[in-house]
Amino acid sequence: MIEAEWWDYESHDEWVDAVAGDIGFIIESALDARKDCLLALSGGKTPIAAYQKLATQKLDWKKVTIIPVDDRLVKVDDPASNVGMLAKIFLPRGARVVPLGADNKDYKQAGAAADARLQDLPWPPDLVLLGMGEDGHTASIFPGPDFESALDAPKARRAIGVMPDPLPKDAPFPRVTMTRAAILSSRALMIALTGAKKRDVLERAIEDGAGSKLPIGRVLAEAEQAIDIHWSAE
Ligand SMILES: O=C(O)[C@H](O)[C@@H](O)[C@H](O)[C@H](O)COP(=O)(O)O
Repeated sequence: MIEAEWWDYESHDEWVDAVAGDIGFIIESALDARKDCLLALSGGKTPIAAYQKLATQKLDWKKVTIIPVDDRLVKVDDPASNVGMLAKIFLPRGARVVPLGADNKDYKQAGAAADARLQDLPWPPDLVLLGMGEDGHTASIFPGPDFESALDAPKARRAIGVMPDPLPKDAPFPRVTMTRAAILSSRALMIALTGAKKRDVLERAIEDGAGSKLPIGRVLAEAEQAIDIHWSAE
């Protein structure tokens, strides 16, 4: 059984405040306990407002390292780049933003390079914040030739390259993603999503548990930590 707690908000503003507030709290607790903090933050459009709000908080940002949970293999200045988005928001605050991917033609090689980069970071992350697509993908774990490898990579493997099949229409790129094992090694796991459709998809995936065919269900089915889901209708 997947143990997940839903936090519902009446407005998008409340959702933004809560998501930013919870991440801020995790950063403060990590800095108190360990003097540094590693966050793995999802890309896509949904969490951007929460990240912008978070960046206004007065924190010891120089001790915070941020990685994307996954990225599209595009140049960092491409609007589709997750690390580009994170860098724009958090670099000015003094945080260290570490890219996962690069504009590499060979996605498997890009995955190996991403893994090597993550092996150099103090592990595990204090937080992995996941998003979800309406098709039930999370991070860049998609149906396709690399689906099972992303889910069942050896525990030590932190990132791999993936070629979604079919390619998602809104961001049709090969990608690199944290593996399920790396996602689930996090001290805390949070999901931030909006909209009725995504809620239905996630509720069904949670109900189906290990039998779910959706990437989000397959990832969460193995989680041992508590999962906080922050949701608002818009
Ligand atoms: O790079 C990515 O594609 C993501 O990190 C991905 O897992 C994202 O969270 C969902 O696709 C939702 O994206 P939206 O928030 O844009 O709907």
